[in-house]
Amino acid sequence: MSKLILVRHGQSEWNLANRFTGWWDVDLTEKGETEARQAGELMKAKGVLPTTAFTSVQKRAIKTLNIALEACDRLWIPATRDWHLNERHYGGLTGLNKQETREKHGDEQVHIWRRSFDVPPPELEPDSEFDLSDDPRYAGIDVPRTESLKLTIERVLPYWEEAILPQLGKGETVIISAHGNSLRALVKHLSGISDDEITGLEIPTGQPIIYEFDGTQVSGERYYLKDS
Ligand SMILES: O=C(O)[C@@H](CO)OP(=O)(O)O
Repeated sequence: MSKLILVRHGQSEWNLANRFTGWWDVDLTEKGETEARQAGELMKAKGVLPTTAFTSVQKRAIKTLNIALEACDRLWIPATRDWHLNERHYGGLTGLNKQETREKHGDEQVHIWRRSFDVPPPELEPDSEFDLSDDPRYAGIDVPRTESLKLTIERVLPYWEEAILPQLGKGETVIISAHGNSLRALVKHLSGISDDEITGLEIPTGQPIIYEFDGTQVSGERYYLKDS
């Protein structure tokens, strides 16, 4: 039996400011750092100690991972950072305030952009201040101009199969520190959630979720580490 630990990064500056974030690289707030530390302390208290780690190339997830690993004395384990685990790209909504966008476009439209399975937000304009195509961390990568959850799944799952699942097959305890929607993509796959039902799934910040594995097969349903 091996374990997979999923952690959504702690509160970010734009979670607090209620702005659409996506690939924009915002930092953790103090509360976010505390949530990350508490996640690590919980792993230590429960004796669920990661042996290998994966995260995105966004600082809110990287810092959450590092703070949590430090809190459980596992800062030394191998860690891989990969853009495939990034948050879903919010396209032309990036940087906008979520409440103001609701007032402009209506609750229903904003809910569709945020939670529908396959309707992507409008594309990011090429001259946008939030364009990351020239960011060195994405050199050689076709940076998306927007992504639905469906498109996010299409880049998260191949990475999961190629890079992460084999580690579980070897018996490693794997931690993934990532984002609300890249983790929804994984949970949808691992728990067999339908395209309709996934619209209702929210992943809380800083709250470790556990899946147990028998080889490369999920064994049982996910649970929150705090409830075990
Ligand atoms: O802004 C974002 O990138 C995400 C995660 O914080 O928001 P949402 O809840 O709309 O998916």
